[in-house]
Formats: sequence, structure tokens, C-alpha cells
Amino acid sequence: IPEKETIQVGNEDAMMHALFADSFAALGRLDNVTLVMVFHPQYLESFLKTQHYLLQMDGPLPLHYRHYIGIMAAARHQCSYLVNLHVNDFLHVGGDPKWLNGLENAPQKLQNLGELNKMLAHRPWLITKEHIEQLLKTEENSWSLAELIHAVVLLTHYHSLASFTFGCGISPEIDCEGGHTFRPPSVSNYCMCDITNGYHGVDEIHSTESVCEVEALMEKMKQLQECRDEEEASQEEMATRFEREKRESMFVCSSEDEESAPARDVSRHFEDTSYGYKDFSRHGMHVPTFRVQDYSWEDHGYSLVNRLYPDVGQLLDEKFHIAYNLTYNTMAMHKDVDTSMLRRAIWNYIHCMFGIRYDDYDYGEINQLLDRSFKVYIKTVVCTPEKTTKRMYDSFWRQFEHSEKVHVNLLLVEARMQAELLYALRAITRYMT
Ligand SMILES: CC(C)C[C@H](N)C(=O)O
Repeated sequence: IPEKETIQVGNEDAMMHALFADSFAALGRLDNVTLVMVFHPQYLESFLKTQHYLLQMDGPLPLHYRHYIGIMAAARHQCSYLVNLHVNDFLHVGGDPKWLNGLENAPQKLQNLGELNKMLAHRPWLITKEHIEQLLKTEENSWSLAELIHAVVLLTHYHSLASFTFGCGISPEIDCEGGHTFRPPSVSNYCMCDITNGYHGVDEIHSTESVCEVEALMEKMKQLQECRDEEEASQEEMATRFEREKRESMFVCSSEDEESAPARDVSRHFEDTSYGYKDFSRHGMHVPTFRVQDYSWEDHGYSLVNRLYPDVGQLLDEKFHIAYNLTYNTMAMHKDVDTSMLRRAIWNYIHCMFGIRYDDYDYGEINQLLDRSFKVYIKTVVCTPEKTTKRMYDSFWRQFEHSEKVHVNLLLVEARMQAELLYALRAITRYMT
């Protein structure tokens, strides 16, 4: 997102100004994440409140542990932007610099968390109550339940924030490592000559085509709305549609996938390349189905978190709701549009990739509303954010505003965070009962 198309400091309204002040007070800087998220002030407010609570307020874990866990999580996706920020914070609160040489230099207790970190980030459906038991039951270095919940929320928060960082192409602030380079590290596959030539990835020739794209999408939404009332598919048919979409989502990948991303330095000590999403998606891994009817955030996850780490359940719940319900009733240049169907398709598509199924949702809608380039973008940002390119960002929804693409990212990160949490919390519940 070109800087001049973001909200300019000095031109913000009163609400945004208050948020800038909050963010500055909490982080000691006005970071680029805040400057991009402020497109959606109501969400930003809830995001900052939650993050502040997790990092700075009273809670089960000591401060330096919290930042270290943030580093571990961001490093899973080689997100040097977030790793750098938290390395600073970690040292600032008195963390031992030796730990930064790699997980094997950190206390055993944190090392034990490494496995859960990997699974949460790449294959959360494999988490069982035995994994939880291992963390809680080890003689020495054991985690308390409250500490574990705190850690799980931090891990999922930073996995998702890494998705946001790559999904929106956030570059480091000017005073940070990489912030003064010509080519920001979170924007890969972007040729400098394109920038100097004024080519920003959107072809002029394509622009008429993409105007029709918006209209076609709106037409589809209308049609779906109309035939919704007409035909009711059977239970079996609905289940089949879900399974089909889930299977297909395994094979969605971009042609750029083959190009290997340049190694990012900072996180090399934390990397474990033997474990990523990609290796499994290649061969079409089997993701079991998780029915929301049996375990949902509203009925189960929320209260478990609240019981063990008061207020955090509430904060997360609020944040999920804001992201899910946020709307300006616009579609690119069109106003007064009900976009709930489209936003729901995005949310449910992400949960579908994680095997999470809503019995009452017709997964046939997803194929009608989300085209291939959009699916590639979604899957990349959610599953392998480090592989996101500017080209992917530019090539979906070409007529939409940047603020709308950021809006999409809010849906992606919250849906991802909730999916990871659901699996971890279900395993914790199973361990406890
Ligand atoms: C993600 C976009 C489709 C959101 C749309 N601009 C709305 O306000 O609802």
C-alpha cells in the first residue's frame, strides 16, 4: 500500500487520533501496523486493547516470556518485522540476550512449547490432549493451566499478526532494521524497475475487465440470495459440498510457489524447516472434519479462556465480533450493498481449510463468490504468509480500495486465530475432562 494512500498523520479524525495516542503509549512508537489498521478504527481499538492486555497487564506469564513467545510465533513464519520488534521489547524488559541465539538457549520450559508452536501454526488439527498433558505434567518445568492459556493466546495472536504483516505488505519503520532499504523485506517478488516506471502491478488494459468483475460478483450475490429461498439441499448433499471444498482447498496454490523465498536472517535460529504447511499440502494431506456444533468458540472456547485468564475471553470475543460484523456496505465504487454473504464466504472458507464445518452453511456458495486468484491470496496469507507477494495482493479484486483489502485481512487473521484457538482449547478441554 503506497504510503500516500494510507491515512496521513495530522489528517486523522478525533477517534483515530485517540487511537494513535493509545498505540504510541503502549508500544512507545507509532508502528506501521497501526497506521494500516487505522483504516478500520473500531477494529484497531479492540486489537490494541487486547494486545496491551496480553503483553503488559497482570497475567500468568512474566513479561520477558511474553515477548519471547511472540518471537517464537513470528519466527515460525520468518516474519522478521515482528521478530525485530519483540527482540527489542524482550531486551527492554530485561530478557537474557543469550536466549536470542535460538530456542535451545532458552529455558527448558520454553523449549517444551516449541512443538505446540509448530503444530498450532501449521497443522493445529493434530493437537491432542496428550500434547497438553506433556506440557502440564512434566515433573520440572511444567506449565500451569493459566500459563498455558496465556501462551496459547500469544502464539495464535502472533501467528495471525504475521499473516497480517505479510498480507498487507507492512514494511519496517524507518528506524528499524530493513526500514531504510530500497526494497522492504515483507514485499518480495517486486521488481524495482517496475516501481520507477510507475508500474504498480495493475495493468491499464485490465481495468475495464475488472470493473465488470465487481458487477459480476454483485450479480452472483443477488442470484444466490434469490435461490437460497428456493432450493434446500439435503444434509448429505451439504456435507458433500463441504468435503469437496475442503479437499479442493488443499490443492489451491500459486504458480509462484516454486520460487523459493529468500532466507530471512533474523529468525534463522528459530527456524525448523522440517515442519511447514507446504510439505503436506503438496501431497494433499488429510484434514479431519471439526464440527462447530460439537465445539464452538461461543459455547466452549470463550468460557474456558475466561475461567483461566479472566477478561481475555471477553476481549477476544469482542475482537472476533467486530471483525466478523464490520461493514461499510460498499463494494469498490458501489454503495448500500449488503456484503454479509461475501464476508461470510471468506470467513467460512478459511475455517474450511482448517477442517472446521458449520452444518447450516452451504459451501457451494464459496465457489460462486471467491475466484481463483482470491483463493490463492487467502490460502497463502493464512497458511504460508511468508510466501505472499505484491503480485498476489494486486491481482485479486482489482477495483477494490486498499481499505477493503485490509478489511479482508482482518477477516483472515481473526478467522485464522479462532481456528487455531478452537483446536488448542478443545485439546485442553479434553485433557481436563
Ligand atoms: C471486504 C469488503 C467486501 C467489505 C465491504 N467493503 C464492506 O464494507 O462490507
